[in-house]
Amino acid sequence: MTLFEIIPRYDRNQALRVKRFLMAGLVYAVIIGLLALYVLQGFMDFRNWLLTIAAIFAVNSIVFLILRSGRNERWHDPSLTGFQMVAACLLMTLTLIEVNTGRGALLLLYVVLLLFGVFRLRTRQFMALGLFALLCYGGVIAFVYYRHPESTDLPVELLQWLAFAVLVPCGGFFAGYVGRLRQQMREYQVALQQAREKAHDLAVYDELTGVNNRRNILCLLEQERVRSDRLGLPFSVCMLDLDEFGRVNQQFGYSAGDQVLCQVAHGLTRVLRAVDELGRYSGEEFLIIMPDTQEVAAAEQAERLREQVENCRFKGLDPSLRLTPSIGVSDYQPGEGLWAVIGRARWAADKAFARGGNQTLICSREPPDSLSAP
Ligand SMILES: Nc1nc2c(ncn2[C@@H]2O[C@H](COP(=O)(O)OP(=O)(O)OP(=O)(O)O)[C@@H](O)[C@H]2O)c(=O)[nH]1
Repeated sequence: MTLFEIIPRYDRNQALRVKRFLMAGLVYAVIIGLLALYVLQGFMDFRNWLLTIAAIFAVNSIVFLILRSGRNERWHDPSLTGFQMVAACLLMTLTLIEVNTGRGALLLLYVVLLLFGVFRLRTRQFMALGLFALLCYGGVIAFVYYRHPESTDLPVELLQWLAFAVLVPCGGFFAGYVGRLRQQMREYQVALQQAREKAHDLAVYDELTGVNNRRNILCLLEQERVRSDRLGLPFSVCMLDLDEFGRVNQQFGYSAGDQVLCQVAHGLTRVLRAVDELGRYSGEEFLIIMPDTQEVAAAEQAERLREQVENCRFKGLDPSLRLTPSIGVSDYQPGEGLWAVIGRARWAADKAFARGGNQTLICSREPPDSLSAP
């Protein structure tokens, strides 16, 4: 990001602040054009017009340099709203002092300034700015009356001041209303973000165990399959089925069964490598993806998983409670479908259970005839 890039590209907040600053710059340009008409009409001195432009340019250059240097981010008001508004108010006051005729029309410039305030300031800040503007305009009247009492229509000036004074509390009311809307929008945004995150978690994670749900583990498996086909890297899957899990529910209750599933899932996560993925495939079946791993290495890793479940002591539950898993391992054969590799792993897990459970079996590359999509 260079200083000469007008709007920063990589920081949305700073970009927004600079855009607002540029919008204010546009309003200044219109005001300078308007004052040029005053000069043409002889209501303002040409030299004073140039001085006004120089002052506007100087103040805004400082604001721009602060915004682009990023110093503003360390300040309490990073948008520099207060500073810009007070500066604008002072610039308008100086301009009004230098205008000989038609000052009343230029009073609208304060109104434009306050309009900006309606969207940016809280009621109290807005009222403070309004009072400051009133004080400035009061100062203008006092100054021009002191300098040219004969050409100053004091009652008219005071009436204009009064009309302006009525506007300030009205603006304060609107500023408060807009402020509340802004606050509401911020709250809605936070709630929406939280709801999005919750929806994402529900779509991706299993609510009970917190590991990937069936849909997501299948999605990750598909990604791994595509990666493997492209790069020619192997990967394996393990199907881990808890032996006779139904008995846990029957003996200790469904809620204890839930806790067991959670603790098993957390135990498995501790043993797995960071690159492996664990998902709850169905009630008491877990599917594990092991990237860059052939089936022999996968079976060794599956044994560690088996030992982890076998040695698991379930916190807060009956100390006699033990569980064992039957694990089927299979590696992906290039070009085959997902269900083929899952089917082989599942077949091996069933076979392991049929042989007494608590063991790991690899399914040979020749799929048994009975395999079908799970
Ligand atoms: N507590 C609890 N139990 C579940 C949940 N999902 C499935 N189960 C139970 O898991 C058991 C699965 O039964 P089966 O598929 O016959 O498996 P099993 O009893 O472990 O028998 P094998 O797998 O053949 O050893 C059933 O009793 C289900 O009620 C769950 O979310 N919480």
